[in-house]
Amino acid sequence: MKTSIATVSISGDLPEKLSAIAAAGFDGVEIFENDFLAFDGSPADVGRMVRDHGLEITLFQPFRDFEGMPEPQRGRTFDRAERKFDLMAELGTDLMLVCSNASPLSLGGIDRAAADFRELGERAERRGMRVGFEALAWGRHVSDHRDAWEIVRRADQKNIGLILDSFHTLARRIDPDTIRSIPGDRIFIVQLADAPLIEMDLLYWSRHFRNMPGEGDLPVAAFMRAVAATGYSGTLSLEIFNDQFRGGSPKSVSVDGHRSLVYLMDQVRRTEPGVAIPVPEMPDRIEAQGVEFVEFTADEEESQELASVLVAMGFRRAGRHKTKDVTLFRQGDVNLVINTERKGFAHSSYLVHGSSAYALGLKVEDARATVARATALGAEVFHQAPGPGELTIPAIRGVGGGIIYFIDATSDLAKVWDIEFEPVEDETAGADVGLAAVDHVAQTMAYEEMLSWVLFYTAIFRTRKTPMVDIVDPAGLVRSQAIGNGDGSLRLTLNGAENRRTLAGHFIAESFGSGIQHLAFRTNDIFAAAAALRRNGLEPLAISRNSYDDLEARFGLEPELADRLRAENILYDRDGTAEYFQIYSPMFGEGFFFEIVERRGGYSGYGGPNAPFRIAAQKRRMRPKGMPKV
Ligand SMILES: O=C(O)c1ccc(O)c(O)c1
Ligand SMILES: [Mg+2]
Repeated sequence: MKTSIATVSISGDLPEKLSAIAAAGFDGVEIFENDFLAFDGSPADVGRMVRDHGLEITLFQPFRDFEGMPEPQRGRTFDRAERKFDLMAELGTDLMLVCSNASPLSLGGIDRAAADFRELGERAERRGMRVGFEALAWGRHVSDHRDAWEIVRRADQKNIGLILDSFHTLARRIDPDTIRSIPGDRIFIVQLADAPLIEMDLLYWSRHFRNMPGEGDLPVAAFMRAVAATGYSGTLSLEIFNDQFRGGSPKSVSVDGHRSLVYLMDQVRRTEPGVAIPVPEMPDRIEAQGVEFVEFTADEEESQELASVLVAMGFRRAGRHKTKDVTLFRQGDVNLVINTERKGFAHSSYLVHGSSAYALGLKVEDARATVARATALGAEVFHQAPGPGELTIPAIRGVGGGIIYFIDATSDLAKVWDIEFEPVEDETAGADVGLAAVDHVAQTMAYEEMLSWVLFYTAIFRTRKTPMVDIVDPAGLVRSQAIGNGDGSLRLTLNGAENRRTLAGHFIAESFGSGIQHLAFRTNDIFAAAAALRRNGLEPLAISRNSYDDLEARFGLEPELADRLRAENILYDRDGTAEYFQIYSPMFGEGFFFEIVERRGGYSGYGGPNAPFRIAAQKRRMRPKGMPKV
């Protein structure tokens, strides 16, 4: 399998694009004609530059409005094609894409189109060129790969083949299994793209909203399985028209693209037995079984503040690290660690981001296998030399440069708390609040980063993503998407801020990058939790009285329940008969906070409709400079 990406998929000028594409590990590039036209150099220069990057030109495209033209336009299309063959010879590529005719002048008729391709094939053969025909989803007469294939078949020229593009097939909801009957050696190249499901004009959707396989909602894996079943073994080329990618970082978009292809081929290898897929062996997607711990880095003063909030939330000091300034707080199955070391990665994180939840420990079946899969998918392994008596906990880098550690039950890792920590008796502990486990971890990032992290998590872990929802902050929109496993033991929410005036945007700006902005704990009795918080002296975030009137009206709440919610500042959501209760802590530092939730009847959301009430309440408490101390 050779990998390739079209130059249109990323930002920058041609040299920048080529460097990023080569660095991400691709074998080749599709030269999109506009990128070539905008470049001030000869075709031979471009060809040389591509090869100097260790890349090959997999395709030159697009050649438009070719088949089915009446005269005199028909004659001119052949002259045009000959000119492009000259250019391709200089570039050093032999494959050109003809996309189906969108011109109102074109006449249609499958034999007419086949005759045009027969003549083009004869010309291409004389020039040592090959031509592939792609059905654009909005082609005037040809908009389905089955028709494009029939035209190619009838043209009966060995230099004329088919080009498949997952977007055009899947956007029209054409069953990808119809590809299985096409001979693989008649497919000249396969272009891949995904897209979010949005109802809109096909052309506009294609030119602005495509994204990497796995980042959208189209069944690209089923498409690719069908392609693999034909015996096709040529290049897989990403062709992603996306407004955000055009303005984004060429490096990270290229890295995501390469990851998406490796992940896609890994899925195909597992689901299409008998088809040889040359993709590196790696463990299957990892079943994450929940959050084992969250680690904070903080200075002395802020660690005291954080500890007092934790104590008021019912945590007790359970352990002190044997050799480091690290304290373990525990309640139910929740382990929180505060690290105030003056060296090592925790301290570097502190220096860059300030006090923050910089590391996440996930429970998995096999920690080493998890790192192996993540590495095969291009994640960065994290390693810090262990101190005396410390375990080496397998880890990778995650959102905002933070760490994701992996703890499994089959090795010593499960005993990390006993091995690395001395137990302590905590006299200052308040009443237990009944927090049983981490419910979800919310990571805040710039909106442009969201697709990358969705792909990262879903490619490594056996998780699914929910549709993206909009959260309205008075200062702008925050997009939110959740990632979770089958039994709800792992739930991550990704929040993408579009500007810095939103609460999420403020958090990113003030903590110098993306990261964990809030942690939610699960309780089985929200009212008991509220009462215990009160006894411990923790005042929850005060929610506006108007919100309760709205909740009451929206759900037709019993006045008694509404009064209890109001009295305890508990927010409420309902989905069918499933219910959700939420209490928020005050904010800490530059916008970090805790949440306590109760899920009843299998509620699987995150109280999205309540987010504006929460944000408004938090913004009221924000001091003009910085945040209130708790
Ligand atoms: O949007 C287009 O015109 C266009 C051009 C060439 C392609 O390969 C394609 O998939 C779309
Ligand atoms: Mg295409």
